Amino acid sequence: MSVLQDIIAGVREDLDVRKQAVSLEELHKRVALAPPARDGLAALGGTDTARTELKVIAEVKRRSPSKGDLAGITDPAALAAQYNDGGASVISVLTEKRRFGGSLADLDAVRAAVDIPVLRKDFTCDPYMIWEARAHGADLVLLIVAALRDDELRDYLALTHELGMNAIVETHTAQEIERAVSVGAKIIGINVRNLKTLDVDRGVFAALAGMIPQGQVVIAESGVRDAEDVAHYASHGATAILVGEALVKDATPRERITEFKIAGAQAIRRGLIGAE
Ligand SMILES: O=C(O)c1ccccc1NCC(=O)[C@H](O)[C@H](O)COP(=O)(O)O
Repeated sequence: MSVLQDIIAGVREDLDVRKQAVSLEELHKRVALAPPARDGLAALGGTDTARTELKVIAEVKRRSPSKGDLAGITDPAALAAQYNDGGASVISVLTEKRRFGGSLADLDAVRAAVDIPVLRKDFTCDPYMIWEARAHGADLVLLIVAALRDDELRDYLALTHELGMNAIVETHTAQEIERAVSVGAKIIGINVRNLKTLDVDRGVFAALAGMIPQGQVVIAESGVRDAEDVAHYASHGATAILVGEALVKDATPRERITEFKIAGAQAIRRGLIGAE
C-alpha cells in the first residue's frame, strides 16, 4: 500500500466515526448558518497575470509522516495570527488526525482568529468532507488529483464552488496537471514531495510549472527552507508558495513570512527585468 493509500484508509475510518456523530443533513443545516466563505481565489491574486508579488500560504502543521513531530503548537490561533501579521494571504490548517495530528478544532480556532481565507488541508475522499469543511468555516479545500478519479475530481470541484469555496487542486506529475486543467481547476498546486518516497525535489516545480496555462494560480507546495528556495519557486512562475515546516519550527514566523515575501518579489522583479 502506498503512503497516500495508507493515509486515505485512515481518513476513511475516522470519517465513518464522524458520519455517525453528525449526519450529512445536520451538516447541511450548519452550512446554511455558517458565515459566507472568504474569496480564496482573489486572495491568491485571482486571474491577474501581472505578477508583482509572491503570495504566501502559511500552514499550521503539527506533525508529518516524513518528519514526525515538528513543533509543539500549543495555540494554533496565535500562530495563525502571527502568519497573518507577517503578510500571509491564506492560512492552511492540516486537519488530518492520524499522521498530521490535526483536527477540525484547529480549523475552528484559526478561522475565528484571522480575517483572511483559510484552507482545510486534508485528504478529501468524500463529499461529506467538503460540507464539513464549509460547516467549520473553511474557505478553500484541497483536492489531490492522485487520490481521486476524474468524475470525483469534477464533482468535488463543482460542490466546492456551489458552497462558495475554492479548491486547490494538487498535482505531482505532468499527467496530473493535464487532469487538473481538464476539469477546470483555477488554482493548481504542484507538490514537490513524492508521495511514494516522501522525498522533496524542488526541480519538479521548475520542470512542470510551465504546463499550467496563463491565468491560473500556480502554487509551489513543500520544501521551502529559506529565501533561496522562495526565489527558486518565484523565478519559475509560482503565484504562491505553501509553507509548513519552515514556519512552524521558526521562533519568529511573522518575520520569516515577511522575508519570504521580499525574496519572492525580488525574484519576480529580476525575471521581469531579464525578460525586457
Ligand atoms: O509532509 C509530509 O510528510 C507529507 C507526507 C505525505 C503526504 C503529504 C505530506 N505533507 C502535506 C503537504 O503537502 C505539506 O504539509 C505542505 O506542502 C507543506 O510542506 P513543508 O513546507 O515541506 O512542510
